[in-house]
Amino acid sequence: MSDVSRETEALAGYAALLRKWNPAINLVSPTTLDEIESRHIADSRALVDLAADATGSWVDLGSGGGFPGLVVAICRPDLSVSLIESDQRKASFLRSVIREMSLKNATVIAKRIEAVDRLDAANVSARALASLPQLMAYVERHLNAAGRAWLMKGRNWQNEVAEARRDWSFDLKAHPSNTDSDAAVLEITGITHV
Ligand SMILES: C[S@@+](CC[C@H](N)C(=O)[O-])C[C@H]1O[C@@H](n2cnc3c(N)ncnc32)[C@H](O)[C@@H]1O
Repeated sequence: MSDVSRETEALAGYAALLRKWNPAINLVSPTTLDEIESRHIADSRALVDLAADATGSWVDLGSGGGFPGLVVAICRPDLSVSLIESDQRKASFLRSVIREMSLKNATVIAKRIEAVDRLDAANVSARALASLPQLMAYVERHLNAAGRAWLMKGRNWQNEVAEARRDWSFDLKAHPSNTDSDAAVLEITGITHV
């Protein structure tokens, strides 16, 4: 099987598991259930393309139902992906997807981000988790000094960047979203507390 068809099949299998479990666990908002492929997976897949040259370890903060962390794990079997999710039912869901899909490169850490020992990761991602000033503290805890953060942000991202700069110094590349003209992936490096 080619890499492309393996990936397509795996993403379809993941979407089916989300639809099966969503009524019980509320992994994505029920109003966006029809948009699993066109929004949740597409946004996460776009991040995979942006981060094409990423290597080594990847930590996804507040993974919920697995966006973007499980999509990264599916599309990049060469990366070692850790999913931090403190809600035990969501963490169980993530573990069962990993088991059912035999994802050898993914593990779940079912704890609060701030209670997990520093992971020293090469890459850290987050989507729909917290405002940027709060996220910077989470990211700084788990990203290594040369690492890159990939933060998926909605329409208020410019204001959040201005607010975060009051407490943090960092380099930023903003990648506008293809699916939502107000959204962007913020690629952040060189984080230090000012
Ligand atoms: C709004 S959901 C977003 C989930 C996913 N990233 C997405 O885009 O669909 C935020 C998730 O982060 C988790 N979370 C929030 N604060 C956390 C913390 N301090 N440590 C670990 N997980 C946290 C919540 O349990 C929830 O599942």
